[in-house]
Amino acid sequence: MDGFRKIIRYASDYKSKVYKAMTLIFLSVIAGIIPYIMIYDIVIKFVDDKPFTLSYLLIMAGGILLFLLFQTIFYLQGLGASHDAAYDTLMGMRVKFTNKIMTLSIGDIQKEGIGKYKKNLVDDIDSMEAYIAHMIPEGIPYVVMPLIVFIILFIIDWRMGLLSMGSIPFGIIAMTLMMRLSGKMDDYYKASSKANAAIVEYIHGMEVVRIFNKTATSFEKYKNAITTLKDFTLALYRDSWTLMAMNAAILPCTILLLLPVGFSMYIRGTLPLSTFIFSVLLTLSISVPLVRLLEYVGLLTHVSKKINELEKTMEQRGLTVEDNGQSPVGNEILYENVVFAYEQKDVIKDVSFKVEENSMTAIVGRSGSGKSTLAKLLVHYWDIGGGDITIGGVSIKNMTFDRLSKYISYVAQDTFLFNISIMENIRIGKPDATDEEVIKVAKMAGCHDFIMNLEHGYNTSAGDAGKKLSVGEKQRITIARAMIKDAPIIVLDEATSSTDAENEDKIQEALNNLIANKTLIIIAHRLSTIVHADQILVMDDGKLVDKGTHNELLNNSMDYKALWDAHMKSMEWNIKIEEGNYA
Ligand SMILES: Nc1ncnc2c1ncn2[C@@H]1O[C@H](COP(=O)(O)OP(=O)(O)OP(=O)(O)O)[C@@H](O)[C@H]1O
Repeated sequence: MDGFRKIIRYASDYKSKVYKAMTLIFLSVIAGIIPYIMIYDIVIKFVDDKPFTLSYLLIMAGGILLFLLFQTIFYLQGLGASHDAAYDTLMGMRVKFTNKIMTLSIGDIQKEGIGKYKKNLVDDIDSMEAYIAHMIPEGIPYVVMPLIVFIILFIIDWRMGLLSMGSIPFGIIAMTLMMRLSGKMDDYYKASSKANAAIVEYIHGMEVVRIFNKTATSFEKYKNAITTLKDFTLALYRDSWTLMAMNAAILPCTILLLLPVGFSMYIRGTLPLSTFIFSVLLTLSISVPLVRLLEYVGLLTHVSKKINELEKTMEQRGLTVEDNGQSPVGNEILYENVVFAYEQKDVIKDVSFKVEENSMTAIVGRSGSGKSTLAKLLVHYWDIGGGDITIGGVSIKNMTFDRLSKYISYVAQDTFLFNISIMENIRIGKPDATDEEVIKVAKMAGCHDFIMNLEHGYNTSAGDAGKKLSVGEKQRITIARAMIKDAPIIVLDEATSSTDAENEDKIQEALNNLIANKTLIIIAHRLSTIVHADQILVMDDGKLVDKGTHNELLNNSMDYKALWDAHMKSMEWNIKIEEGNYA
């Protein structure tokens, strides 16, 4: 019943549509009972040898047809309304779920795996459709209808009332036994989650799998997940289908006891024939609702599990956001004694520094020293473990993601283009931007020429274009996206992969246009790009070990000097490689 309560709660946002569907289905149920009562009237006239005219028969036949027609019309209308309510509910659930994901830390999402969220968002929510579209509007009348029939029968003759319930105990026993299979159902759901995660990982890692010719081993993991899912599914059905079949066969036999016992009562003269016939007819009318009800009870266990999975994600602790509406004054950034750990691993250790408005700050350090993490904390990817980060005097945890996002453009190392047109990919930065604005920034970011060379220009979908674009070109599109957003603070995670010299010049030119008059934090992998920075922060093992300008650090910081020397050496290597002189 817990799953049922939860579904009702989600659907209650669309109450009026659910009520409309329920009313229509209920009317269809009532319209479906009336023909049985009319048939009863005709039969009684025959049995009791009462006179009836041809016009009476025609009116009754017409009435029966009319009510059957009403039943069909109401049912179809009700079904339409219930699907309307169902798809609105599914959409509402997806919006709630997506909003929830937005509040989770990126770390939590990575830990759980994309497959899990995909399963929640697509499969689990999809499976609610059958339930909401059919169970809520139909299930409730299907409970009410047998109840009405039982009450009528009890009023006419309590013995008939009792006998009409003859098949129900069998149904209850079978359902109870099926409910006991919930342990097996848990195994099935766990296997299903794992299979989903394995599929996503397999397809996601396809490129690596192929490059390293790991098809066999990678496929093995995927195959095992699918085989386990198959085994658990079959085990579940093997145990439940006998019960399901028994139930489906016995429960609809509502006249199981009523017919033989009622007939013997009639023979012995303790039951009038009219009452007997009426009871049989009325009891037959509830067999369909009982079967449908049975289907829903079976489904309820499934949906209950799925909704619990969803609820687990919905109850996951999100990032701390206590918006106090305070607006930052200026764009000065302050890190004060910031501490952060991934799980148990301390990665940022008591780091404090200030970034002046409209200045350029570079973060340098060995690989794994915590540069990217330090920058990502500013965009609130994770909650910090201690200290505070403020923009213009306001703590980032006191700003909603929307508000925070208005202040910062984060240009990540990995370029991510959505599978929509290039135009829309750039427009993500400013959803109300005109085409002209998009084209203007694309020109500034050095994208216009190669975009125009694509088959459909700006309307080429990134999926199709993706195969034809170089890494550098994709990077410039993401720079254009950040440029059109025009946020006052830019966080730039410089790409480690070196592109060809021409592309690199173009990226540098695009970046220069992006960062003009902005507060810039750059995670630098190539030190030559940041020698003019207003301040350079040197990170080592999560600690801020030195800070200053390039010249200051060259003179005072051993760590920076070592990084600079290593950089110069790699530059020499690059020149040698370009000249073909490897010796
Ligand atoms: N999502 C994560 N979960 C757990 N540990 C992580 C995660 N991301 C990074 N780390 C660890 O945190 C430490 C700092 O990583 P970070 O990416 O911030 O370093 P970095 O200096 O930017 O490295 P690089 O120059 O190689 O990009 C590393 O030891 C890394 O292994």
